[in-house]
Amino acid sequence: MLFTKGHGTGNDFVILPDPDGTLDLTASLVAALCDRHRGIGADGVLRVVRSAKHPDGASHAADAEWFMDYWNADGSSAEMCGNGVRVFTRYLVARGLATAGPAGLPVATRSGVVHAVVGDPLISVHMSTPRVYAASTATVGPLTVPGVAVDCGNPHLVSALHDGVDLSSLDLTTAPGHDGTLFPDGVNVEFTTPGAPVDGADLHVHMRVHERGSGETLSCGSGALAVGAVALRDAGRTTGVVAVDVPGGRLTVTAADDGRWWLAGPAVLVASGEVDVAALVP
Ligand SMILES: N[C@@H](CCC[C@H](N)C(=O)O)C(=O)O
Repeated sequence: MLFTKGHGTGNDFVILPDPDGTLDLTASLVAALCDRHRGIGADGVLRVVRSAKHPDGASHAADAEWFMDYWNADGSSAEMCGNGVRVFTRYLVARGLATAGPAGLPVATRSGVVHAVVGDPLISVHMSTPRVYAASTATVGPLTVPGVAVDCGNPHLVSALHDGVDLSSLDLTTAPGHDGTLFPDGVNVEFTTPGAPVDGADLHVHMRVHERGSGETLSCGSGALAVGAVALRDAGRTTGVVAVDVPGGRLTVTAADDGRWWLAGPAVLVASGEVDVAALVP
């Protein structure tokens, strides 16, 4: 099975070319590929399939030729992956499967079509508008931290740490506690602290994330979008630029004057090869 490995600010993916949707991709195969000791190792899998050839993409086939079939490392699938869209787009362009124009390259996902504008090293994605909708809490160790639910196509819980709590002190080796009624399908949990002013941004936030289905990752694009939306709301703003620093680097969230929300960051392809599926431990 051919694969490419790529990442966006350290959120890494195994990319599987499957234009005609013939691959028998199962949850156990995804988990085996993502295994960091016995497989290739990744936070998730991006299957590159024509929208018309995938049941979840077919309704978007007229608007986007390619569907990002995203899977978490545990073999569950998710609606959206902001870093994944950028890495997926980098792959499409690098392999000559699509051409990036100024209007952006449409990519179908389980939560609709997004558009990616390709630069080097950054790729910017016009994301769906994040919806900040309910107060909640996240529990990590002895701490219960107030937070807010944000729908970015996939579910997020953004929790700002109290003054004096060090972001690096959190143990995110297990999933933070959360309200299972508010998040019946699980949730990605972001913890934040404010950052010092940085050039080119109106606001600056540090973030760590525990992702549903993948554990703590070095970055989460949709999580950064959620964090950016909450930061702007808390600052009383409807537009602006938020620099979101994650352990793997910097993402930029922009709420533009025309009402569009953008996520920008690097996207890198690092290796390609062939995996011996029979050698993977299911
Ligand atoms: N890392 C991604 C989000 C991937 C999906 C998430 N784990 C979920 O289950 O919703 C990103 O960059 O957005």
